[in-house]
Amino acid sequence: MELPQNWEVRHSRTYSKDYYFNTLTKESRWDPPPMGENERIRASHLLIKHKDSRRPSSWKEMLTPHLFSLSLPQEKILRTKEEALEILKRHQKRIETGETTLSAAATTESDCSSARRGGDLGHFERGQMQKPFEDAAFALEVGQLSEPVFTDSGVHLILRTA
Ligand SMILES: O=C(CCc1ccccc1)N[C@H](Cc1nc2ccccc2[nH]1)C(=O)O
Repeated sequence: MELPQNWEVRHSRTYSKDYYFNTLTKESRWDPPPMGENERIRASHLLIKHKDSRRPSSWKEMLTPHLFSLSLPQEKILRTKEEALEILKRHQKRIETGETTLSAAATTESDCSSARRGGDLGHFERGQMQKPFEDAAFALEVGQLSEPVFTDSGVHLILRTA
């Protein structure tokens, strides 16, 4: 029988019957754990960084100011967390009204390097992304857009795509 990650079958001599044991959580149970269908999902996101972000710089701050104005490319992102949230909420509204798509908005507006892929992060399992991002993404139905999500990287809009 196929079991989720970290689970194995063991034999109880006391009751002379098999049981299931999770080598990671040390949980044991008589009936087999369900094969979660949500163990691996795919999502895209739009990230707006702020001055307290873990890496407060992005491809965007280096290129855009230089291209459309005479200002020098600034190294560090200076906007506040509150300003980042306001910017993200404007994108959220435009995506929710159908004026744009997350992919189109992420391509020009996201401060994550995934912007060049329309914000696509590919498939991932639990344990790979920052926890607030993971919890929000795994709570979404396929095709659903998240509310603003805060991680150490900044403020995200997440679209679950698979
Ligand atoms: O870590 C990356 C790369 C993410 C990525 C994954 C898979 C394909 C392409 C990009 N970019 C960071 C910003 C960032 N922080 C995040 C936190 C959670 C999910 C996506 C994130 N993106 C940054 O650019 O500072």
